Amino acid sequence: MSVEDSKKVLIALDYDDQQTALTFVKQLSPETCRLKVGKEMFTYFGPSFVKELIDLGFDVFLDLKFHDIPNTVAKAVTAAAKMGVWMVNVHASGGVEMMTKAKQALEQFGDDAPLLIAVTVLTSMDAAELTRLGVDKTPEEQVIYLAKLAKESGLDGVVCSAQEAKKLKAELGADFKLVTPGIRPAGSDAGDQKRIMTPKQAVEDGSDYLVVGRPITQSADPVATLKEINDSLK
Ligand SMILES: O=C(O)c1cc(=O)[nH]c(=O)n1[C@@H]1O[C@H](COP(=O)(O)O)[C@@H](O)[C@H]1O
Repeated sequence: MSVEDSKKVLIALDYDDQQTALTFVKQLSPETCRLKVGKEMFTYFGPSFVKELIDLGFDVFLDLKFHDIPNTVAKAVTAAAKMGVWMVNVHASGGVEMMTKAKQALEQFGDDAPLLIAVTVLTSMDAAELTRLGVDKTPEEQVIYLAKLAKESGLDGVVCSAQEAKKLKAELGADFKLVTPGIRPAGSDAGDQKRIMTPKQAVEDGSDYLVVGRPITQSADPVATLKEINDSLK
């Protein structure tokens, strides 16, 4: 039986200034959201920034999308687990052996192991971009194909767009977590995201976690925007 998690919003902290990020974070409550640290902030501010967020009581999704040989990725997710993060991700296209080794590396952490999630097809990509890469499938077909490999490899779920959520839940089961960026409240700017959906529709279609960045962080009132999104999910 899957237990539904009421804290669905993962805020993407994509700032180039640590103080601005921390001032924003200190207005938030760990009861109403989780935080995502990605390549920009991790490259600027490193593990000490992640630890500071954890010390403030937040669950942190370390979004570094590891994509390397199995041994290197296994060691990298081990380092993430030692940092105390709640979720970490790898690229599914790194392969079954890489994903399997990464999952095995986390076994030593028992119940404290972070959730291990595989990125399928980036939400900034559409059918034309996949074709340019030589992939002869629609985004939905490719997401489902990679998600099945991730499940076979023992991972806890995938990053996908909410547009694929309904089909993935039906094919892979309720317990396989769906983490969906490309979330855009009605009327907000899509930016570089191509496969987008509103927060409410995403959850209705089966998203377990919504990654939301600019619609919150660049809002005139980020805390109010987060509240609006959370209220829309009740
Ligand atoms: O793994 C991710 O979080 C991710 C995967 C993906 O397919 N698309 C995607 O946008 N992301 C991340 O989700 C966040 C989305 O931010 P916004 O577009 O500002 O809401 C960014 O930090 C991206 O790095």
